[in-house]
Amino acid sequence: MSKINGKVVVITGASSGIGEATAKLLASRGAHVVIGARRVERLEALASLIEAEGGSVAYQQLDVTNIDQMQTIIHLAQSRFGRVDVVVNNAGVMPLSPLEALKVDEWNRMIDVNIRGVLHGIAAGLPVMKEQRSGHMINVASIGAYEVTPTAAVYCATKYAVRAITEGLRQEVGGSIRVTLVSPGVTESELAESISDDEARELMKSYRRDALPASAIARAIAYAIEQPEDVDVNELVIRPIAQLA
Ligand SMILES: NC(=O)c1ccc[n+]([C@@H]2O[C@H](COP(=O)([O-])OP(=O)(O)OC[C@H]3O[C@@H](n4cnc5c(N)ncnc54)[C@H](O)[C@@H]3O)[C@@H](O)[C@H]2O)c1
Repeated sequence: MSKINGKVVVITGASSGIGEATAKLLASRGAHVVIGARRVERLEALASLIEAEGGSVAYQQLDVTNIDQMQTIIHLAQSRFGRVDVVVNNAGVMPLSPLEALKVDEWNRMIDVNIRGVLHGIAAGLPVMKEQRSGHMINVASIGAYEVTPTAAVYCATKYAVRAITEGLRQEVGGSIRVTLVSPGVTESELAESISDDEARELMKSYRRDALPASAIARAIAYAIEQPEDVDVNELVIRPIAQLA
């Protein structure tokens, strides 16, 4: 039986893309998935689909920039399923643009969702994991956490930050709590649809020719969760061969 079976997994940004694919995959392997995102009608539809396939799911509207809402979804996982084994801090935004054209509200949104959102997931989930003396914090960064690409300076800065936060967390709690950084290359999702800048849109179109399916990132997340207790998967970088430098 899969080691994922019976685990209680909270997933942020689960209404589309990588989060949705992860929720479906983990539920199909017996996890209790607790899904959060802002678009509640999408969550409802995903929860119905998972239940129709015999999966176990709870959902709640969630804006990761709001620490209270993050705490509420952690409490939902505890009250419905008794514990929190894994938190997948996945929600992210990517309004790409050259720095001089990037708007103040766009960089603020990236900092709020991509950095503060992950910090809120840690702040809400870590005390529960510490009390349980076990848990697994999985933060979704990007290959942009390792290299900066044109029009993506602030997006990459937020992902470098997620990488630093994840590494710091591992130094502080690793050993009792597992900590994994998952860094996808360009992946098929709705993320690119938020790009209004022409230059960034053209660049993204060229990258997307080699895009990974969201299910590939979901499998990487499942791989990290299902490792035996004595195997830590610290960092996973997932990119198609065509995206290798
Ligand atoms: N698609 C890619 O090419 C790619 C590559 C590397 C990393 N990533 C990262 O993967 C993660 C998932 O992105 P995706 O590709 O599935 O894109 P996506 O747009 O399909 O999914 C992002 C999800 O986050 C949600 N979200 C945004 N702001 C939120 C908020 N304030 N509160 C709660 N949820 C919020 C969105 O509604 C959506 O469900 C992101 O962190 C992204 O940066 C994506």
